[in-house]
Amino acid sequence: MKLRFAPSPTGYLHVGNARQAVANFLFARRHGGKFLLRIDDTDVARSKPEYEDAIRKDLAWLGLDWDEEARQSSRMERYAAAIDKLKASGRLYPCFETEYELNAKREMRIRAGKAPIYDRAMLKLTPDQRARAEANGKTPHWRFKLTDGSRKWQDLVMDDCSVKLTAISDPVLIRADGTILYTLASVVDDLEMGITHIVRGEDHVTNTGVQIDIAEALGAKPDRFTFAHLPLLLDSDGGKLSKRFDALGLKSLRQDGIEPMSIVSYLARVGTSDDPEVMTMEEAIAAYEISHVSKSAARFDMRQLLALNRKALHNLPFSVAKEHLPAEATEEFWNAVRGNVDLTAEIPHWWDVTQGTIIPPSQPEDREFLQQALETLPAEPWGETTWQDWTTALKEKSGRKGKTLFMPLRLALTGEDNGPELHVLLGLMGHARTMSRLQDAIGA
Ligand SMILES: Nc1ncnc2c1ncn2[C@@H]1O[C@H](COP(=O)(O)OP(=O)(O)OP(=O)(O)O)[C@@H](O)[C@H]1O
Repeated sequence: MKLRFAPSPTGYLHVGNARQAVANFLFARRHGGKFLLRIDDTDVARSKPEYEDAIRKDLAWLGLDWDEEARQSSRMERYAAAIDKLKASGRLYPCFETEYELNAKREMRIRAGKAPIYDRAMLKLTPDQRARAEANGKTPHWRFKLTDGSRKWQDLVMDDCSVKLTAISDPVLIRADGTILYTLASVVDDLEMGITHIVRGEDHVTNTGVQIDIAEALGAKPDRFTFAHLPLLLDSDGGKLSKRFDALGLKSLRQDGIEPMSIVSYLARVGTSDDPEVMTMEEAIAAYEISHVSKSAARFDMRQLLALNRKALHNLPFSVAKEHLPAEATEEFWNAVRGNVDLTAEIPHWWDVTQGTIIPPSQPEDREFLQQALETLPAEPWGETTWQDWTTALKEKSGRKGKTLFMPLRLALTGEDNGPELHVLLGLMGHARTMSRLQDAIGA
């Protein structure tokens, strides 16, 4: 078994693309198969090395390691051999229409109430006419002659699929400038690289009908590939994601402080019948069932991802969390805050709370209470019972209890109305900082 993730390096990966990468990777690993990364860079004008590097970086960050890597731009001689074969069997035919002529034909068909598909006029070209066109300096583009029928397959997600080839224009496989199209390159690669399962977005369903037809014309058996088309992932408003707008890009999620396993766990489960939960990679592989993927489009839900990320951070051991922490941070600090951050980007705030400075909110109505807090603050040395001793004394002095006792303290000491346990924070803050926080709050 061998699967591939085949992005075009025309932008940064977004969560939609990543969903496919995750599905291919987990499915391959679950069944002991190989996972190939193929850079589909036939679109020379839009492909850029910086995007290619970013794709590798994003996949490596997610932990989706690949066994092999290939790039379409370095396989031109393989495509040339396939082109020769298709020309020899008469399945690839030259077309001399200009873009302008094709548009005019399309409009005429629409006006006549016909489907705007290519009329195959160039199939009727005589050798003489062809020679004349070439003598006039015209270079053809080449179309693949589709078979007259439907292509059917049993999809692992969409179940019974059928593409009516008679309702589609014969696809152009070679442009007039000689560049070849992804439609051909992808089939040649999938065949020659021994791909067994093609898992990709629903946007490729029609393509699949065409590609099965091309694969057969190149000598493949009809059931050579098993397909799975996963519905597209939409943004929270139901809009399309695009590589070009950096919408929900992996790069920005990484910069925001989302843990890679939160994303993998989320993408393994979004749009499936299984509930999202934080998993290790081993757990995600063992639990992956492609048949649980739903047929309808899924929406990306940031709140769900953040909830998973919160759990992932909560479980992150200090040794791994270290890379997100200030150099001087201790395990005690991490243990105190890890249950209270959705994003690693929030960690510096808690570092400032325990080791740096904060701006306390003004609490004029609690000034007297905070003064009492300052007066009852136990002197050093501090120990296990300091928090208990302090709040018991403060309770007696102020007559307050519960929220009215704890909330003004929390606000004065941390600047936030929720967060890690105060008794833990107190130990990390120390006597001098606690005292000056209370003084600042009283003066604020
Ligand atoms: N919103 C999406 N949800 C799920 N899968 C997607 C989404 N958009 C693209 N894909 C899938 O991502 C994989 C990589 O495709 P590709 O690199 O062509 O991405 P793309 O975003 O469609 O690119 P482009 O914007 O350049 O057309 C394909 O399997 C494609 O079907």
